[in-house]
Amino acid sequence: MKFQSTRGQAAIVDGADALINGLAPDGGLYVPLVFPTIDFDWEKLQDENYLQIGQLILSTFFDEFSNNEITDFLKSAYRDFDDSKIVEIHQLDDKRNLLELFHGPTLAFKDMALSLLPYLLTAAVKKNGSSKTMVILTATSGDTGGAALKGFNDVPQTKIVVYYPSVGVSKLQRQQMTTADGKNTHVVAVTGNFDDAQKAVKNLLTDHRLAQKMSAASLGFSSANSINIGRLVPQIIYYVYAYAQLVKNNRLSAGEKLDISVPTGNFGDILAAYWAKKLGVPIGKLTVASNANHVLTDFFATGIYDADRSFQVTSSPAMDILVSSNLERLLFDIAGPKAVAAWMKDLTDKRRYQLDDFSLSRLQDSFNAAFADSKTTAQTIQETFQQNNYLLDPHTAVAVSVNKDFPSNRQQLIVATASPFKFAETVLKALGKESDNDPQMNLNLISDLSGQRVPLAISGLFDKKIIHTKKLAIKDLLTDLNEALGI
Ligand SMILES: N[C@@H](CCOP(=O)(O)O)C(=O)O
Repeated sequence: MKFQSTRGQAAIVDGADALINGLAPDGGLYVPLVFPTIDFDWEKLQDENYLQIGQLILSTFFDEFSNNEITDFLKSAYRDFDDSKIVEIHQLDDKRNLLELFHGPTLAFKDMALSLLPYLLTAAVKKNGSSKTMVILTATSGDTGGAALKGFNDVPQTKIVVYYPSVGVSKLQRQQMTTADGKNTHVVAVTGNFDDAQKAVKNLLTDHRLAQKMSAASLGFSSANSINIGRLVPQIIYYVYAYAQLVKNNRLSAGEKLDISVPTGNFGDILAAYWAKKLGVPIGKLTVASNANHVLTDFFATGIYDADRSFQVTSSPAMDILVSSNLERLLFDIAGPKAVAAWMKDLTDKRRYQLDDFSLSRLQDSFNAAFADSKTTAQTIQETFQQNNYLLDPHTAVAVSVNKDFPSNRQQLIVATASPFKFAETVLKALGKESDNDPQMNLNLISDLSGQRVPLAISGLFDKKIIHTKKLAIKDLLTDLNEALGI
């Protein structure tokens, strides 16, 4: 399959180059040149496992890899998941279904794609006959960092670089990142927020002089963020799998529409749901659930994207984002590259842009959007525990709360993006319980409350040695990177 840039000013590339580049040279994001469709046979798919559905989706988007290669990638990527089904669907009540995407090695949905991306990327490099070492740049507001460090841990011919905000991430997220012990890891806390870190990554990825220097040293950049097409495509798999499973469990009849609510930060996860719908999955409304950084809620209501506002540190840190990169892929779909390039220029120059009425009405046809602040999020955690005996993490709680704002007769799929163990202190507080100074004790408390064992993936995490202690201003990242790479 061929891929083009959302801004229309970069060469059309094949899948291998799209994976390797991460971001298109014009600053845009790669999207399929011709978007595929699949005539899904739900009678058949309901009996297929996650890997079989993964095979169907990956081979549709990345036809440069053979079926055998894709089978190997999938088997290797998901072999360490805690749950043999890889993802679980939990029925909260007769209408609401939670899609649990947190059974991977770092307990967040990011594992779904970041366990697979290293295989896709290294195979793409090999396909291109390159001997370069790939430097994977990653900005994180908490979850992507840990998952990227785990996925790329000691993967030959890669270096994984993670920038995270020094304030806001949970104790467990910080521990996952600062204890990463792969020889190819470079982790830096930045004195800035996620948006600053993401902007720095995009600037590095499109710095032509730096690219030349890198090339001379046999190095190349890519990214582990959802700006990379290799992050997005694997995220489509779980929406197709979820639909098939809901048919199997008689929650849906084949062809019946399913509404989906997604806790949203960088817009990658909900964009993957939108792409699943474009592919042919019978999806009704998509609900964009935000926290107090509700730039997207305002955007879907008014058509004005206004990032010129104060940044809030909330109880759902992975969603503390004001510039949602993947929205650009959705805008491309409704308005094309010229409009996208102009809107993105406005965003850079004025921190805001405004859609025309037609584009806005197209967005509103497919999407709902609302937000829940930290107080409402805590209430939702408490209510859901009392009424449904289910412990939500704060990100999923945002989506559960927002989902209630849009009553519908359809079955609801609410994406559960992280495990409550990952945000033990926030969850305990929401339940009116005191947390301990020892984070391990808090994991035990969550285990007692939920009746679930502490996931093996994090056992002993708080005994691990802290390796990465660097804290830098954004302006110093380039010098630091040059030093780290020896260029
Ligand atoms: N929510 C993210 C922010 C980065 O998003 P990504 O999906 O583009 O990697 C995080 O937890 O880091």
